[in-house]
Amino acid sequence: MSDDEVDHELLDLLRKSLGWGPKDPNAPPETGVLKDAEFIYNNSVDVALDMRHTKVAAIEILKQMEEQRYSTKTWTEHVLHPKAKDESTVNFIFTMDLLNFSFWSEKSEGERFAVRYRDQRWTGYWSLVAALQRALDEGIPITTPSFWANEEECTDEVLRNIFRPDTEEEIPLFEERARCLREAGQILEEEFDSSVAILIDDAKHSAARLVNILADRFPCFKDEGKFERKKVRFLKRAQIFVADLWAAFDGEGFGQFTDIDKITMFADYRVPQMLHSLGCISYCPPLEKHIRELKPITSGHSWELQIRGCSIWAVELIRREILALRPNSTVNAILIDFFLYDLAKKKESAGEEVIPHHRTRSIWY
Ligand SMILES: Nc1nc2c(c(CN[C@H]3C=C[C@H](O)[C@@H]3O)cn2[C@@H]2O[C@H](COP(=O)(O)O)[C@@H](O)[C@H]2O)c(=O)[nH]1
Repeated sequence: MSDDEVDHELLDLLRKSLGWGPKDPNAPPETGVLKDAEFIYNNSVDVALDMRHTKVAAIEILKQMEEQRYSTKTWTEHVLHPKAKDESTVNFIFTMDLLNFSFWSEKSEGERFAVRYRDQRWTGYWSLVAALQRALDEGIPITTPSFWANEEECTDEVLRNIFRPDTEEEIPLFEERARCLREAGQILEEEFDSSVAILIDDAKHSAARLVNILADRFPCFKDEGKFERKKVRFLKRAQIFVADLWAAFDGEGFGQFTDIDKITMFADYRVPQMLHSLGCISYCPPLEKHIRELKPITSGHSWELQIRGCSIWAVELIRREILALRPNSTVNAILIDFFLYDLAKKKESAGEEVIPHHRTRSIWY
């Protein structure tokens, strides 16, 4: 072997061990969300995490998840979630997670926006799922991307009928929802042959790559902010889209991802409320007062970014605690998050007293 070859080989070895040199184009990328959440946590002064409560919460969550045999299968067991393991469910989930935001209302339970479907009144996230199922029952192709881009067929009037309320209050941010659908329909038509399945195929079974494609190609999924002069990414609806696919398809077919554990908690307004009532996160007195007085927090405000970032980090710490207790556990941030959302809804319907959720009106969550 000549001196020259020895140098190249040595150099390559050194590069690889130091993580230098050309990135393998096929290696799954990173979304950056968890790193940004840690940065926010390390620089938050108005939101704090409590390690003792986080440990206790991890033990309790693990116990309840094991008792309930909580798994991806729980997703399909929800009465309104689609059951078919085919492209119709892919399209349903994409439509749902395009619009999965901002259902909260200041009106009473009886007056807030609600959808009547199968003789029940559905509110919050479930009002969206019910409206989509009702539209499909009525023969409206609301989960078909080419329909959204068709101005003659998908008019505001048709959309208002799809989201027609069982109360006086219309669905929050109706115009923004119509815009999200039409914009996504346009982009899918131009770049993915109007097919969500093609969009998913482009990610080559990488959850992180699919999240990044959504954030890069669809402005309405580009959920980020600026904290301490640094761009921070939350990508909540892009991430919950991947998580819903993974859960609905039980980790196979359209839901098969090699790096699913890179998906973080979804920084919405419901799970932070649950983390607070578990004592995992706490707010400085001015922020707590602001939240308890139901005052709005502007999208992008430092308080909002701290609540979202610290919540993502709190679930990461709960995940690490659970893994320390059960090294072989398949529990990840998605299942912990889904569990906490469902727990929040159980406590809400049981009328349990919890701190109000923060009031930020936006299309991001
Ligand atoms: N972090 C997180 N946020 C979630 C969900 C879900 C529903 N996921 C279903 C799928 C699997 C699970 O088992 C759930 O059954 C909705 N949301 C968000 O909450 C808000 C709606 O709240 P409310 O108005 O009270 O319904 C809104 O921002 C919505 O985007 C979740 O799982 N995690």
